[in-house]
Amino acid sequence: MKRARIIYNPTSGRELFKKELPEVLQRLEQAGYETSAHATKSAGDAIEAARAAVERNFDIVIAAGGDGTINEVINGIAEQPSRPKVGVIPVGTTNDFARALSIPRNIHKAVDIIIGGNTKAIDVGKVNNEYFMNIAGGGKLTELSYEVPSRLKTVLGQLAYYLKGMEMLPSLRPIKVQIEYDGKWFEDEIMLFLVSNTNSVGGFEKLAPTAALDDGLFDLLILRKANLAEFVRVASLALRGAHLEDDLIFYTKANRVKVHSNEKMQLNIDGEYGGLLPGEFVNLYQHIEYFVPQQES
Ligand SMILES: Nc1ncnc2c1ncn2[C@@H]1O[C@H](COP(=O)(O)OP(=O)(O)OP(=O)(O)O)[C@@H](O)[C@H]1O
Repeated sequence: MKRARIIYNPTSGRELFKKELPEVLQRLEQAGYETSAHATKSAGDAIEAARAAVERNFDIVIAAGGDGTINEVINGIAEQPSRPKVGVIPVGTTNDFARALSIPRNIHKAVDIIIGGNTKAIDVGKVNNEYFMNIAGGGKLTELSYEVPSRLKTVLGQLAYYLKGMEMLPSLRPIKVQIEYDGKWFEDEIMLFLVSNTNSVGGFEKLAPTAALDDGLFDLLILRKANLAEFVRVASLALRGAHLEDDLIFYTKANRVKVHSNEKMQLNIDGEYGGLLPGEFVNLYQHIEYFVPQQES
């Protein structure tokens, strides 16, 4: 019999998962998985739990939570030479990654996908010593995702970022960076850069419209130095996915990206604070296999 380990965040989203757990366990058992569950106790616990699940040779690991929980599970698994398949049950406030995989927010429909057994190998991003599934970046504006409280994100969605962004605009200033991407160079004053594996970030559904999850490449998106009016113009273009042609945008694909600056710049990794520059980003080609709906394969 195959073995499955569920790692769930009991505080995620509206805390609905716990109530469904007995039924989820029963359904996985019926589908042929001997299944056990671990409730995370604090930040970072899902990394340890995922690491332990790999050591204990579980065939699959199921992350139930929001993007934060999935990110931690991936950080526990990605560094291992032999990696279990990963199931995702999106019960968080932000579920950008599940959306990118077309996994529905309904708990039992997400379980159906795992039981269905269809998998797809997907790229994993690595920056310095951390892994990410969605996006990493730097610049004042990328701090938005942890400045916007998750309750506000749930209620207001895109608008929450917009309002917070407006509040931050006066404090935005360009930073001179040197970026090496696949042996080529970019040097300029920029407002922000994004290194993206998926196409949707914090309500901007079309930020990196051509990003593919399994091509071994990041989409590198840079916003050059901009004044307030230019900034507002590019932001409104970005909401429609029409920003790539703008002169203030630099957009390319790359497997490796190194970012350096003489000034201080914070990194943001999957929506959380990720230390300071320099950052060395590597795209790990089809590094983890996820359960996805049939049409996604
Ligand atoms: N028992 C716990 N108590 C408090 N925090 C926890 C616990 N377990 C995990 N966490 C932390 O909660 C963070 C957010 O979790 P997750 O992404 O699953 O939920 P969320 O509802 O989408 O939250 P948010 O949108 O605020 O990130 C995780 O990154 C993790 O570090």
